[in-house]
Amino acid sequence: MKLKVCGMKYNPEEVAKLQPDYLGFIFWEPSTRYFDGRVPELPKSIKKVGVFVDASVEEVLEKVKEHQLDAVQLHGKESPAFCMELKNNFLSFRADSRKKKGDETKEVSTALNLTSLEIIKVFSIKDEFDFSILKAYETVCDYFLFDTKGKLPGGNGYTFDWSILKDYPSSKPYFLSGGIGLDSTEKLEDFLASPASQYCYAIDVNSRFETEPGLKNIEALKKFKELLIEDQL
Ligand SMILES: O=C(O)c1ccccc1N[C@@H]1O[C@H](COP(=O)(O)O)[C@@H](O)[C@H]1O
Repeated sequence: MKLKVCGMKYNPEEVAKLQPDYLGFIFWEPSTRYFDGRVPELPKSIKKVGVFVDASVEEVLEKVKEHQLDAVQLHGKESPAFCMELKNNFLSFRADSRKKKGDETKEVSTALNLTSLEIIKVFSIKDEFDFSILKAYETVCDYFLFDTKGKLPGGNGYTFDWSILKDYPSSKPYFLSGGIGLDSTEKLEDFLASPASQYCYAIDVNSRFETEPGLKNIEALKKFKELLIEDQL
């Protein structure tokens, strides 16, 4: 099971030492975890994810280029057409960068490292969820992410009833998110042993592992990761 730690702001380097698979940076200004610094150099094994809420394709690609992001998490009402436009624009932007190889400008040489961009589309769940809306996104994104619907677009800190995923009609791998904390491990164990989790690809954690917004609790994360591995969650 993969692990994504989201909402990096104050201590991403320390979190990176725990070797999660994904580290998320929130590029939605109203968030208390809004990241306005420079994403640090990270080990290649850790994918850098930018989290966006209804940003434009241009804004997203600007951040992808600036921070060499490996993935984008679309946490708003982005349509399938938006996801497709983003993917196509990324591909042509990368092709342009390659054509310009040899050009010594910093901007171009930075862009040359970009190989692919994973698109993670978020869906927020309360008590019910109409799984038929996923169909239109099947071909235009790489992963789905299921979060809990709340006052904010994300980072609400509440879990939803994961058993709803027994009706998951797709085979696209998904991230399980929303309010997961150290106290969720028993529930997680049960969920991951159930058929509903067949396509669960990663566990995504955020606010329940913080001492303040954006400051991750390293000891708690370490414990959680150990439990994930030990229990082969
Ligand atoms: O955390 C935020 O502030 C945030 C703001 C806007 C969009 C997404 C945000 N966080 C994402 O929310 C989920 C669940 O977080 P939590 O475990 O409930 O705190 C996670 O994927 C974060 O990326």
